[in-house]
Amino acid sequence: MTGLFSSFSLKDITLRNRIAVSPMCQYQAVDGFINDWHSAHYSMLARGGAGLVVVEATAVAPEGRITPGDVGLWSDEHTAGLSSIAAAIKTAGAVAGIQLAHAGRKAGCTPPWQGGAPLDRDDALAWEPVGPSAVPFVPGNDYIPREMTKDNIRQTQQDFARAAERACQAGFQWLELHFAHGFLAQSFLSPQSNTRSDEYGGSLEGRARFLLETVAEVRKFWPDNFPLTVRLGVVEFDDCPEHSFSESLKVIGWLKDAGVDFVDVGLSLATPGENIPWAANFMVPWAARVRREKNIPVGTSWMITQAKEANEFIQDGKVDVIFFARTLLANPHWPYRAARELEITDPHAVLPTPYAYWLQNWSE
Ligand SMILES: NC(=O)C1=CN(Cc2ccccc2)CCC1
Repeated sequence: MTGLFSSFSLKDITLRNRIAVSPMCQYQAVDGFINDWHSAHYSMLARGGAGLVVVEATAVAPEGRITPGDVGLWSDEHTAGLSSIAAAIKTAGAVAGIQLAHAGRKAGCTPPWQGGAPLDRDDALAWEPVGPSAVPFVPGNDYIPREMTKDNIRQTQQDFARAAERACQAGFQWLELHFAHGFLAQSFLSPQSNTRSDEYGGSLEGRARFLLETVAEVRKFWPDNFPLTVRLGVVEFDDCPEHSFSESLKVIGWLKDAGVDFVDVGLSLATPGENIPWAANFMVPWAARVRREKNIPVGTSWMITQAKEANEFIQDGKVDVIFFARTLLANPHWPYRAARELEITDPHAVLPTPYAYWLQNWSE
C-alpha cells in the first residue's frame, strides 16, 4: 500500500519514504563555502527521518547567488565541504540531494530578515545581476539586470554542468535544477522577463531553449542512473493561470525528452505582483495534473503540514514525493510524529538507533 512511508525508487535511487526536506536557503555561507551551521542543520534534518534531504539553492556562479551568503559550487574548492554534507545525510539514512541555482535578475540581495532588497550599489559585496533582458524584477525599479549575450548564456549553461559534475563528485545522488521562483531559468521562460528577439526569446520554444540546453549540458556530467530533476514554476497566477500552465505542460514534455526524470512542481514568482492563492496544499492539484497529463513522477510543496493529508496525496497517486520546509524547520523529528499519527509499524524506526531505542516503548 503506497503512502507517506512507502519507499520510492527512481532510476537506481530508492527513498526510504516520501518525505523530502525542501531546499531552504540559510544564507550562512561565506564566499559559497559551507560551515558548521550547514553541517549541524543538514545532519539535524537527515536524522529526523526524511527519505530525501535536498541541500539549499547552491549557486553555479558567484553572480548567481540570491545573497552573498548563498552556498556555492562554482569552484572545485567548494566540493570538499559539500561532500561532508552529503556524507552526513547518507549516514543518517536519507538520500543526499542538492539544488543548483542561478538567481538571475533576483540575485545580489540581502537575506529576507534584512529586507531582501538589492544590496546598495556601493556595497563591497554587491555585483551587477544578469538576465535574459534588461527588465527589472520590480517594474520601474533601477535594479536592472544586464542582458546576457549568447556567450554569457553558453558560459552559464557550462557553469550548471560543471557544478553538476562537482555535485556528483561530492557524493550527491539526487540533483534538482532550480528552474522556478523567478530565478534565471524561470525568467527566460516568462514573457514578463524575457523580451529577447533572438532564439532565446519570443516563442515558447525560444523561451524554453535556455532550460533545455542547460539540461542537455548537465545530462553530460550527471550520471544517468541518478535522478536528474527540476523545480519548475508551472503556473503564473495572473489573469489567466491556465495559459502559463498549458505552456508549462509543453515545456515539461520537452524536459522529459531531454532526460529530466522528475518535476518538483513549484511557483513561478516571476513578478512581484502575483495574486497567489495561498492556502493549505494549494499546489497539490497542479502537481497532480502534471503527473497525470505528462506521465512523469512529481513532487510539490507549499503549506503542506498534515500527515494524514500528505499520506492521502501519495495513496491517491496525486504526487510521489512531498517536499516539506517550515514543517520540518519547526520540528525536525516531524517524520517520527507523522509515523506515530499514521500508526505505521515501528514509528520510532524512522529515527537513528540512539533515539529509536529509547522511543520504542514511549508514548507521550
Ligand atoms: N531559494 C528559493 O527558491 C527561495 C524562494 N523564496 C520564495 C518564498 C516565498 C515565500 C515563502 C517562502 C519562500 C524566497 C527565498 C529563496
